[in-house]
Amino acid sequence: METVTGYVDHVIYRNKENGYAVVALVSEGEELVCVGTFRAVEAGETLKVSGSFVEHPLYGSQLKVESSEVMEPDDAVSMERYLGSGAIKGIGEAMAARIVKKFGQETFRIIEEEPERLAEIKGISQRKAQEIATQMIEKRDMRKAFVFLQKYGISNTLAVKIYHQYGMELYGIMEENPYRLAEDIDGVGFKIADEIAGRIGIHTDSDFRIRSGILYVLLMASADGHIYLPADNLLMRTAELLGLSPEAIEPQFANLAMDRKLVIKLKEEEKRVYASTYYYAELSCARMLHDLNVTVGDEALVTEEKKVRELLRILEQEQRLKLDELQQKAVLESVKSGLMVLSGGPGTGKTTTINTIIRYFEKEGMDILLAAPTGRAAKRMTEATGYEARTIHRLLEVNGSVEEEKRGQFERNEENPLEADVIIIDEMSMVDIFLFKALLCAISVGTRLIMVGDVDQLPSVGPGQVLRDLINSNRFPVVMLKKIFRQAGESDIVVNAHKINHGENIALDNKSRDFFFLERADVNVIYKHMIQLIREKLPPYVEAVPYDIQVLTPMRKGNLGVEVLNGILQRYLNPPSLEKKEYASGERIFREGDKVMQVKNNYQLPWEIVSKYGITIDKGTGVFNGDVGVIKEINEVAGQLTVEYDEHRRVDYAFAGLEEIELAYAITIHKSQGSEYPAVILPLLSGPKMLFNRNLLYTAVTRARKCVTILGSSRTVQEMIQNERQNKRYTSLCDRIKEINGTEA
Ligand SMILES: Nc1ncnc2c1ncn2[C@@H]1O[C@H](COP(=O)(O)OP(=O)(O)OP(=O)(O)O)[C@@H](O)[C@H]1O
Repeated sequence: METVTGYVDHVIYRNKENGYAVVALVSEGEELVCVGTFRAVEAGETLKVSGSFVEHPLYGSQLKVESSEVMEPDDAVSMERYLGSGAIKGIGEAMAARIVKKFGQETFRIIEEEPERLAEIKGISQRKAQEIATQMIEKRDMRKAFVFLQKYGISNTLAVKIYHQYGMELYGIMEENPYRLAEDIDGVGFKIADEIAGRIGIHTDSDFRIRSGILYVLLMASADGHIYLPADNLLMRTAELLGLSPEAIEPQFANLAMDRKLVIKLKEEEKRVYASTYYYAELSCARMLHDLNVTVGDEALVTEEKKVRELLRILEQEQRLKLDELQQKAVLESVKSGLMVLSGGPGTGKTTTINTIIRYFEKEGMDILLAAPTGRAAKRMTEATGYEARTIHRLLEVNGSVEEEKRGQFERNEENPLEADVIIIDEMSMVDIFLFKALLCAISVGTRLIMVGDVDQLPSVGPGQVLRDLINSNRFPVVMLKKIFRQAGESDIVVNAHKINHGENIALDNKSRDFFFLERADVNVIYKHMIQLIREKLPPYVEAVPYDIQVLTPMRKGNLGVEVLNGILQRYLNPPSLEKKEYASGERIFREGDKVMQVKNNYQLPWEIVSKYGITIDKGTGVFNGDVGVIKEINEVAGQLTVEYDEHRRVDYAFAGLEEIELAYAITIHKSQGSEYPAVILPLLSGPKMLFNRNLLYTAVTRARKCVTILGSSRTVQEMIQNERQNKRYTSLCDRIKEINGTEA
């Protein structure tokens, strides 16, 4: 083991994430390359390193560092070098020389203790002297903090965040209540904080640990869609997490409520516990809904209704169709009310009604905005209405510079509301409570909000069940379309979807022209049929290409889960060949020609449309969760692959950013929400009851426009239809609405 002390001439390479760096160290006039993990090392610093010398085949002798320590420069030369290295803003080499010439060995002490004396040097004002002192002290403090945090195995990246968040208070916080990290610092959850606390030696029954555990359990519950948890349930889960008795935990409910971290509400016999933000999200939605729910006055209503009916007749003539009673009611309500919910299953005429509503308001010269929760749903809305529809995030002008998960980052809000007379939102079942709140914040009273969706689709991925709660509250105008306009002979998909929804078994006798079933128990046989269907049978039948045929499956894992299916389908539908480049990213292989899906919203990702002559025709930013495209090119040299999405939008992904895409030959039913495909293949053998329910089957079947093929067990299909068990969501928007609106509307 060798120990060398020297100054850092420059940092050759640094990985910010794990602290690995290659550093050029100068010791006794000789340059030495040091390789290893360093704490925030910077040029100009004096470093003491220990390690062993190794021979690198290309770069020669290097010191492989095992431990390193930043030293306070203690002689005039190293002080001058440190000050002049650029580490302290506002001091260059010449200035550093002047300072050290004046104060010699005392330089650092004077800067920290009597900084005003720096102003004795020409070119340094009092203000600048103070700034230099602040920087010096900050750097020293930060170094100390890093050494301290290192003791608890905290990574560099996290150490920087902790230091910036708490400054010098970090010592107290770390030693007393490291659980605060979980609340204050992005990327630290209960688990990490608990690990740190364990190392520090905090007792497992500490109040801080219990409180943090309670909040963590509520956060985990929100990932399953819950807004609150019944107190008993929360107690049980927290006790299990912490390995403590429920009696030890319960007293902390009241303490957290006092700190305004929790809200506790009694509903009949049930005690409900909310994380405050969730409670207030529901409450403010209820308030804003109340304010938006204005109705045209009684007298105006009579003339208004006459006028609407007249205009409706003209519109019906223009569109050559007659709206049924409920559809007409929907148009009337949308004119009369500030708020309206339009719901109904597939083929019940929702789109036709929206189109009439749009034409109505258009004739009145009103400004209309359309939006949906996902890119694909917005695209479908655009196609169905002939009007531009955007994602809700785009509508609200999401601030691209901020992480999507962070709330409250929309440019459109109370202060800067959307400028429109009418806003129509489709696929409302996918909107969670936070997105809904953001949307309502951006709508001013007087603007009509029309919310359209099928309440029987799977609920939103995020917490809440907004559409269901809105309808159940019974306080707003709701029109539920019932009649199926697409006829049985025309579409068994629609008929079967409605049967599934009503819990009626469906005929799996293959007498249909668009709903097929193959009874198979062997997964290998199912794979074989799947490939045949995609490659040969379905494309001519539904007039599409194999790329448009979508395999949907309930699960990610297992023989019929997304991961295995994608591997198999890739092998057969896009096999390896010399002409196609490929890239292995972890366990996954991406190949030119592969069908892939973007799996998170990324508003900054640039796209480009290029003509066949290579000229850029259009460009912009933003690729959305659920967007599906094809890998056009893999470029090893540039370290990136190019995906082409709809409308020939090309997007480059650095190999390091590939966690944003997945193969998409098969996708989960959850991911397919809001999308439609010409043909859907549904492998269903068996699976957990929680997942294999009516709702899921209904959502899958309603994704298909022309053809559904189920491969697997008819028993499973019928069991799913009978399995009403939807994962119950603990939500209470409905109660908040009722509290604010009083007696029934
Ligand atoms: N009042 C009506 N009279 C006759 N046909 C109608 C009427 N309303 C809708 N239709 C027809 O019924 C079919 C389904 O209607 P539409 O697409 O509006 O339903 P939807 O609820 O939006 O269905 P999906 O959710 O499946 O898209 C369409 O072909 C449409 O032209």
